[in-house]
Amino acid sequence: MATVLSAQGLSKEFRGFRAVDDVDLEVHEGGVHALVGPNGAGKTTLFNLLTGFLRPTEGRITLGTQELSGRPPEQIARLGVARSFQITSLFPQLTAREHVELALQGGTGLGWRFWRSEKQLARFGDRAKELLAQVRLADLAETHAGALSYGHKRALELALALALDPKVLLLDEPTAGMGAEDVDATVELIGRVREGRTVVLVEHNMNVVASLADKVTVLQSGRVLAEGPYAEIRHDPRVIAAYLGDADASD
Ligand SMILES: Nc1ncnc2c1ncn2[C@@H]1O[C@H](COP(=O)(O)OP(=O)(O)OP(=O)(O)O)[C@@H](O)[C@H]1O
Repeated sequence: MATVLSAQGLSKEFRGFRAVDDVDLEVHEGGVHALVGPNGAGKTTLFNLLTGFLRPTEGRITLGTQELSGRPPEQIARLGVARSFQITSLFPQLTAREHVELALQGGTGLGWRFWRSEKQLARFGDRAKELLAQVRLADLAETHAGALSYGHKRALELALALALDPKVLLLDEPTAGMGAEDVDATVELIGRVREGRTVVLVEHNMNVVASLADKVTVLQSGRVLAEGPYAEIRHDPRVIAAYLGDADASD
């Protein structure tokens, strides 16, 4: 299987502390790749390195033949590696449709320009509707983001990331804070939007990992502890030991 996104010898130090320590990663094209590990393992730091929100202390990140390390997040997004937005970046007074239209016209979703006229935005209307339908928000297109439920806000974030039509979609704990019903809906949603693209997700919920991931990388203390299909790594004694005493293991 072809590798689309990769990291070699990737490290990130915070004042001498190695949060990510010499990590090699190969993300296969068209797959769902989960990053898991106990609390403090370095998952979020690795995620932030891959999307340019942090600069590596050492190592390289490549997308196909393109070097990503050292580039700013908006450039990385434009090259095809997009992350789902955080709820905090939604604007309560804008509708779901307006959010998606702005993300479409921004190209990167990061450099949103509010001075564009209604008319200019309207040309993105059809595509915005399609994207909202993909994340099952068609009926809530005209609802203000502030009035959406938590699960619907997360679905809107996903639509904003999809607006960039990324080659690689990165999802940071897509089911965090959700009840069982929303978790099931989110798994179904990710299963659908993964078609034709590659997904990397940080996820604590092992049922979600089991349902979605083709490949799992287990991190511990910033290093890769184990890697492989979920069915294999779940029986790996090193992985079981790493999770012992960690509340997330019982998810
Ligand atoms: N900006 C920072 N400055 C200093 N230390 C940091 C910083 N960011 C993360 N760390 C440390 O790096 C380590 C890895 O953190 P990280 O958030 O990447 O882990 P994680 O696997 O995502 O954990 P969790 O599952 O709890 O979210 C932790 O010990 C954390 O305290």
